Amino acid sequence: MPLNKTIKLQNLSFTYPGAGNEPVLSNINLNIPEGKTTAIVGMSGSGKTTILKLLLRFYEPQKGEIKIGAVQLGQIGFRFWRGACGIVMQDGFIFSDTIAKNIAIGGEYPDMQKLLHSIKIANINEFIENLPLGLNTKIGAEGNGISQGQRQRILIARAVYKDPEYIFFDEATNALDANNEKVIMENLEKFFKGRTVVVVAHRLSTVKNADNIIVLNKGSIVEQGNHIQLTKNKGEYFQLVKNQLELGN
Ligand SMILES: Nc1ncnc2c1ncn2[C@@H]1O[C@H](COP(=O)(O)OP(=O)(O)OP(=O)(O)O)[C@@H](O)[C@H]1O
Repeated sequence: MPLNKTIKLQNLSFTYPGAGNEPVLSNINLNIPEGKTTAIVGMSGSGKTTILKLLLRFYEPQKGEIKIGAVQLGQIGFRFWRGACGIVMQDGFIFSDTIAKNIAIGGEYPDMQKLLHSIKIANINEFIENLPLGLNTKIGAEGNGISQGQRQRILIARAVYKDPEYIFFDEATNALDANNEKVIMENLEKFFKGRTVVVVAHRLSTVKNADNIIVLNKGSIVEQGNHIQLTKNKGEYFQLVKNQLELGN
């Protein structure tokens, strides 16, 4: 891994493969500084998830570059890169296995201390403790049904357990009630410290503490800054969040 961990997107444009597709991202220039939290906001379809998918190398950009420090992302081994990333995407997968194995992916014997820490940060400890089999409860295709919010919290616990350098969250808490979300965001704030984090979210409470907020509109960056600056600007960010501001979120 390069010493300098800042992610740089330079003149990045992207069109999904297939005839007739319009560019989804046009000429994106963006710095995602090492050790900071960067939030991406914008209307539905503006390209937020696509940026994450490019950072995670689901796709290769047709134009422009993604660099980690001075190194092209494409030159870092795929498995090595993914190994350094904690990911919660909207279609994150739950395996047909125990809760413990769903959180501590890969290892034969989960580290109990780390496991308990992860479920606490993801605020799912109470739910798990109330199950007769606790962490050994089977979930997934052949196991117990879980709600969308429980699923999201298990995916968050998985990312925390991994203890990664990079974190990519795409609407990781959108299925949670406001109280649960507040607790998790407060816990995550500590966990995010010193890591390089990108969060995509519509909820103001999720983005307002980010060091930098990127506003996307139809595949272009139209504004960036922190919550206070952007609220003062009364530009696109303000338009996006003003209903939530009035509600006092
Ligand atoms: N696999 C795909 N093939 C073709 N077009 C796609 C594909 N995935 C997304 N798109 C298009 O790319 C554009 C950006 O999608 P993206 O998911 O990045 O938006 P978003 O800002 O994350 O939206 P949302 O807030 O609704 O999740 C949309 O117009 C979408 O229809």
